[in-house]
Amino acid sequence: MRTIGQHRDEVAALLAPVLAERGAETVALDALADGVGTGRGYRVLAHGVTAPVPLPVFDNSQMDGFAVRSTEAGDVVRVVDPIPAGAVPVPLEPGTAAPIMTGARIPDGADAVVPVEATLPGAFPAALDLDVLAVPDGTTAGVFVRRVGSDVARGAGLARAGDPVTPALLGALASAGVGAVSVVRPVRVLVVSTGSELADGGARDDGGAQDDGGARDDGGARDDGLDGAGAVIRDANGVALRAALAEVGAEARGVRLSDAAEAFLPGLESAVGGWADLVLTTGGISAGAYEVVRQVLEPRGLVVTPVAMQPGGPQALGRVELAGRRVPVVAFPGNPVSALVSFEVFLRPVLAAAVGAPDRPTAELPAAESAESPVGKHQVRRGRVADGRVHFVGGPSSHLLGHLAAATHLVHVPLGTDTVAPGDPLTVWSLR
Ligand SMILES: Nc1nc2c(c(=O)[nH]1)N[C@H]1C(S)=C(S)[C@@H](COP(=O)(O)OP(=O)(O)OC[C@H]3O[C@@H](n4cnc5c(N)ncnc54)[C@H](O)[C@@H]3O)O[C@H]1N2
Ligand code: MOO
Repeated sequence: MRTIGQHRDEVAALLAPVLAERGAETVALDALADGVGTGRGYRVLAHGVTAPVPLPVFDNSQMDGFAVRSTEAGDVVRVVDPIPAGAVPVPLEPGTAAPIMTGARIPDGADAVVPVEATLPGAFPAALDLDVLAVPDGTTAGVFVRRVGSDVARGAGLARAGDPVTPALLGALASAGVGAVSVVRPVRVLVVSTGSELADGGARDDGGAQDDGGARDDGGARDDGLDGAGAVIRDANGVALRAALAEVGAEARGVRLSDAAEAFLPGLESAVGGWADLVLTTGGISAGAYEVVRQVLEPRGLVVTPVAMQPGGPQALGRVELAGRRVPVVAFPGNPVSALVSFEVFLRPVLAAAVGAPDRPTAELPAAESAESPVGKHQVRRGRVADGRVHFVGGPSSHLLGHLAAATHLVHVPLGTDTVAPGDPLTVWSLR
């Protein structure tokens, strides 16, 4: 059986070509800042950007104070008209000082700023009434002046291709007057929830693709079995994985397909079309009689490759012949915790790296309590960290989605460990 590292490497290798070939699109800074269609704003530049202007664009004052000539340190000079921010000042004549506000352009002739605190009365607007200013001894050229280009020189690289679009970069681009940038197109992922037990997608036996409708909210008595009287369940994986994908800047669509094998391929191919870079399925890959993903996609290129991990043991991947092309498919098990843990372990690291998003913060902390783990598998438990120790949240079973929702960390119990004792060091990944 594969290790998690081997499977993660295979997932990375499977995705590498589509991640590399996504192409670029030009997006306005405002759209990137607002995050419309960009997940949490995680995008990377397709091309480097050089500064069309220097930053700062002109010499300006770092302080509210007086623009002076440093050669006149020790002199008493006449105070002239003030320079507010946004005004182009007249040159500063010898023997004068001009009140100047933070960010205002330094007048030609001036080369230093005396902070208003160094004057009497020590603050504006009262200091506007000064007729003369004693330029302090020791005022040197450049003091409290923010020099043109001292942040970024004209023509210097602001960012390189592949750099993540961060708030600071957007701010720097805006400062330089760059209104739009060329960014790598988000990866497009079709999330396929499979199973005839899924409401609005599988309860019917027609197997057709369904729009991702989500839960109904009529709140009243129902005849669809969703109150527990029947055998259908709601699709947790579709919405959870789409949200997880959005967190790493991927564009996701959801579709639900039943276990009816003859309808699965047409439904899948019509949803894939020319759109999907990656198909991510859940369910239908283990040992049952109606494993539709396995039955339909194995002959077309999917490879079932169990991994020594719990939850998330059943796994499959491959380049699959779909809609006239070979599309990367990653297949996760259907149990909701298995699906989300699989995402965290196998897919998130690859997609996060592709958009410059950070990995989950990792720490090694002592266990607060004991636990058991299958010795031949890497177990991923759910937990919370309190007082610097790891507390397990719920048991190891892969249907405990409410417990995962309540957890703040994934807790790793490595291969070869059958017992965790209080105090044993455990690696945790922070989910929030
Ligand atoms: N005889 C064996 N049975 C099972 C094995 C095994 O090795 N031998 N492995 C078990 C493990 S571990 C897992 S995990 C599951 C994986 O099964 P599948 O990937 O084929 O998934 P399904 O059977 O379709 O579903 C499993 C479970 O998850 C629920 N489910 C599926 N999709 C969704 C969804 N979109 N939202 C919410 N819940 C979903 C489904 O109803 C099942 O309860 O197999 C074990 N069996
Ligand atoms: O591997 Mo399954 O994902 O434990 O429940």
